[in-house]
Amino acid sequence: MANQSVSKVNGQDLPRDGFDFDYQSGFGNHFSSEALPGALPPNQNSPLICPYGLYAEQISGTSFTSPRKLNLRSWLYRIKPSVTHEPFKPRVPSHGKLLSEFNQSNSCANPTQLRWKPVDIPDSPTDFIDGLYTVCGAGSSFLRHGFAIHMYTANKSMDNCAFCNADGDFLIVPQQGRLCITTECGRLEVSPGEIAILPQGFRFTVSLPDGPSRGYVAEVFGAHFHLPDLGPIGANGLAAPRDFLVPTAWFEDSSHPGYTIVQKFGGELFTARQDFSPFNVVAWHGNYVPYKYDLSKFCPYNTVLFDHSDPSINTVLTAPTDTPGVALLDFVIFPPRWLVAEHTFRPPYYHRNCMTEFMGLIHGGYEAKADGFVPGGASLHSCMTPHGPDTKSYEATIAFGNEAGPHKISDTMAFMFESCLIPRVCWWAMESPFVDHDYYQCWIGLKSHFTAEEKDPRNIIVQNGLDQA
Ligand SMILES: O=C(O)Cc1cc(O)ccc1O
Ligand SMILES: [Fe+2]
Repeated sequence: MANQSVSKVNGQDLPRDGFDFDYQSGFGNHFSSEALPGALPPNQNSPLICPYGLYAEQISGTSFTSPRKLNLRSWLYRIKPSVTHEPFKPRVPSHGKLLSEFNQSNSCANPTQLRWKPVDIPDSPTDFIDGLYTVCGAGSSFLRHGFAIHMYTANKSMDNCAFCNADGDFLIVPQQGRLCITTECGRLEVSPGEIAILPQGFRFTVSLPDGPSRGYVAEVFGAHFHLPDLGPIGANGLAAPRDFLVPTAWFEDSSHPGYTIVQKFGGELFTARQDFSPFNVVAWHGNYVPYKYDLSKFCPYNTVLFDHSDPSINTVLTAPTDTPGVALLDFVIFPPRWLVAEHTFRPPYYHRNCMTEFMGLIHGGYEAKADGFVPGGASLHSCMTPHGPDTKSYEATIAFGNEAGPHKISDTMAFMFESCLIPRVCWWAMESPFVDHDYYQCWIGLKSHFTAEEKDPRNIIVQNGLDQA
């Protein structure tokens, strides 16, 4: 590992070329990890005196009485308990662009197709917290039901401070620049093409070993992410449990005067001072954990004869509602894959969906949009808002013809956050200079090829030419 440092976390150098963090693998396991041998108390969670004189502390992600199969909690053995801080105060300056409740006073309803160009990386020093802003969302963190979609641009590591989100779980999708995320359970290196899940309540700090960073964040209130059921696919396929990576215990014991915990609570930021690092957990065990996943490990399934499968076939993780099959938020990807369908319009079909679709692009292009949807950009097609391939993609597909052989879509990684709730869009997202006001134009050129004569419709299109109205 090369060790040319470009950035620091809590005064320590970060390597440019990759970290040698250790991980544990699995999804939903009961994990355990010790940074010092024997630091985990044997046989019990809360001994009178813990090994090494540590404090025992529980963090729960579900109510104590949640059914066992849903129950999430971990035990952290730490040098000082997390309560050891001064009172929370509203953060000054306040942030102002984070929401966890959506209503007429702070956001708008808008059924039109919306698209944003990639937001520029700021010129002024901006860390992950200051660079995070909400785009849209629905429901309320106070009522424990809803979601928010945020994006971030940053150019600076968080310094002597940690973030804690009391509102919900973060699913972070870096698009540019690696993130080194130090959590209470240990450290995660997350590159573009990987995702990280930071469950509600965990303290973490984000360092940027590559400098400029941009990405997307989905936040869910009152639910956690699960692997989707596989139904008739069988016991294997899509995201495999063993490819989810959980940190191993890592701690620092140095004093950190003026260390700040920044707590997001009801969408507002509060700060509390303490004189030590919150990353002081020497050992932990449990099933409530931060984790990461490399999207290139996803094993896609799809049609092998005809027709276009619904995008749910590419679900990586799902945060459920109480209604079976109805997601509060699905995380779906469109990875590189072979297209083999016969006599089929292979790109996504034209559609109106009762669910809402927010899309982002990590790299490459997206099969339904020849122009305008670029890495770092985003689109929002709300409940029942019609959308589908742009005119160029439609015409190129028809021109390609019926006999198209197997074709591989490569160099691409698009994704979708799909929710059953209808989002309101933040004012600043609507007024952003990065809104693509011409988005609707990409469909305006779609022509009628209708003819009342009884003929093979494909011949009509091909013989009459695509440019005939
Ligand atoms: O709208 C989109 O581009 C996402 C999408 C992709 C697809 O293959 C089928 C349906 C769908 O909504
Ligand atoms: Fe769609």
